[in-house]
Amino acid sequence: MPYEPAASGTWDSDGPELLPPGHRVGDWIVDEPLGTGAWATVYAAHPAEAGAEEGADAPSVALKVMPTAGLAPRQARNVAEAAHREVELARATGHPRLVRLLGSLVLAAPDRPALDGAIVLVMERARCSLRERLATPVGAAEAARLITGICQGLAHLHAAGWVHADLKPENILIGTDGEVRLSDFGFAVELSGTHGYAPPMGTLDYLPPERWREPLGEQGVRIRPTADIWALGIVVHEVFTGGARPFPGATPTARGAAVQEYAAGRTALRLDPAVPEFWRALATDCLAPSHEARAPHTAERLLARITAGRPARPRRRRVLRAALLALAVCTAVGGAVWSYTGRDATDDGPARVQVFNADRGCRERPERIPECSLGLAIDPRRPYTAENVVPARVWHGDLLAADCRLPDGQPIIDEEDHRSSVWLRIRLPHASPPATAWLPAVRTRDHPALPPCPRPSG
Ligand SMILES: Nc1ncnc2c1ncn2[C@@H]1O[C@H](COP(=O)(O)OP(=O)(O)OP(=O)(O)O)[C@@H](O)[C@H]1O
Repeated sequence: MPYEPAASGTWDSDGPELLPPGHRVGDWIVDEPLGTGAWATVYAAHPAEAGAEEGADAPSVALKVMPTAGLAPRQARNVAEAAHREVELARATGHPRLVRLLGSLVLAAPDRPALDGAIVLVMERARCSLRERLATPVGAAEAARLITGICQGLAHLHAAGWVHADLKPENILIGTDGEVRLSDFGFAVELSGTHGYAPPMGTLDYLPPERWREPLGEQGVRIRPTADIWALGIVVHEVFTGGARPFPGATPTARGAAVQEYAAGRTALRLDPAVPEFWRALATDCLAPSHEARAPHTAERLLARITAGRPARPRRRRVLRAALLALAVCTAVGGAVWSYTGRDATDDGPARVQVFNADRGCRERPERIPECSLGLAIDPRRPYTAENVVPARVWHGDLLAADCRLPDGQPIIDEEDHRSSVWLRIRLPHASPPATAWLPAVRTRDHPALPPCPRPSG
C-alpha cells in the first residue's frame, strides 16, 4: 500500500533530546514537556520578560519543537513542509475551535546539535488532549459538547478549503476553557476544487477505506473532506467507549484489514453498545464505506443535525456547566482514584469546607465514581491540569479541612460564570502524602474566615 505511517521511526530509540526547563526559546522560557508526536515535542513555556511579580501567573503557551537536524533529506523536507502548512493554515483560517498559532521561529541551540535549527511553533496552550481526557469516562453531555466542538472546527476548516487529514484524539485538544481546539495541521491539505493532494502519510487507524487503495501520483495521494468525516466517525465511537476502536484487530494493520472487509461489504459495521442511539446513527453515517456514500454527510450538515437532535437547554448554562466538568475530569488523568473521606479531614482542621460539584448528575449520585471525582491541585499558581493534581480525589459533599486562603492562584471559572482565583489549602489525611493540596474556591459554597496562606514554594 502506498502509505507511510505518521509514527515512522523519526527518533533514536532513546527518544528525542529534550530541552531542559529554563531553556530560552525566542521570547519564551521552556517549562515541562506536554507531549511528543512523531515529528515534534511540545513544551509548556512562559514569557521570558515576565516580571518576578507575574511569575507563574504569566500566560503559558505551548512550543511545538520540530527538529530537522540529523534527518534524512526527505524527512527534513517533510518536517519543514509540515511546519509551513501549519503556519499557512493558521494564516488562512482562525476559529475558536482551532488551536491558535501565535508565531514561529527557528531554534538557535549551537550547544545542542540535535535541536539546533529546529522549527518552533508557538501556540496557545491547551489543558489536555482528547486522548488524555478519554482515560476517564466522558458523560453524555460532555461527549455531545466535545463532538459538537470537533464538528464546528471541521465545518470551518472545510468551508475555508482545507482538510485536516490527521484527525484523531491526540490532535484534538481541550482548551483551558474546556472547549475543543483542533490542532496539528502538519498533514493538512488545501483543496483545489473538490480535493487536494498530500504526501502518503497519516495515522492508519483513522484512514478511510478508499485511502488504502488510492494510487500514489506525482503530487501524492488524493484527499477529500470525507476523509475527515470518516475519522470523525472513529472519534465519536472512541468518545463513548474510552478510546475503543470500532473495527476489530490487535494492530492498526489488522484493523485496517477489517476496514477493507467492511468496505467490500463482507462484514457489517458493529459499533459498541455504549454508543447512544443518536450518536450511533451519526457515527454510522460518518463511517459510510465509500467517499460517495459519505459525501452527503458534510461537517456542516452533521453539525445542523446535532444542533437539531440535542435536547434544547439554555446555551450559556450548558456550555459553562460542561466546561467545568471537563476541567474536573481532565485533571483526573494520571491520578489514582482514591476514596477521600471528609470526616477524617475535619478532625484537625481549623475550618470545614464541603466540596460542591457543579454537575447536578454527580451531586445526585451516591457512588464515588471516577467521572464525578474532583482533583486537588499541587500548586494553585500553575494550570489546573493532570500533572498538577495529587493522587487523592474528592467528591461532592466531602468535608475537607482548610487551613488558609490564597487569593491569587490560577483563575477558575464555574458554571455560573463566577471566576475566582482564590484557592483553599486543604490538609490531607496523614496516610496520603503530600500533607496539603489545594481546592479552587469555586468548588465549595462555604466561605469560612481563613488566614492568608504563605506563598507556596516550588
Ligand atoms: N497547544 C498545545 N497545548 C497542550 N498540549 C499540546 C499542544 N499541542 C500539542 N500538545 C500535546 O503534544 C502532543 C504532540 O503534539 P502534535 O500532535 O502536534 O505533534 P506531532 O509530532 O505533530 O504529532 P503526530 O504524531 O500526530 O504527527 C499532542 O498529542 C498533545 O498531547
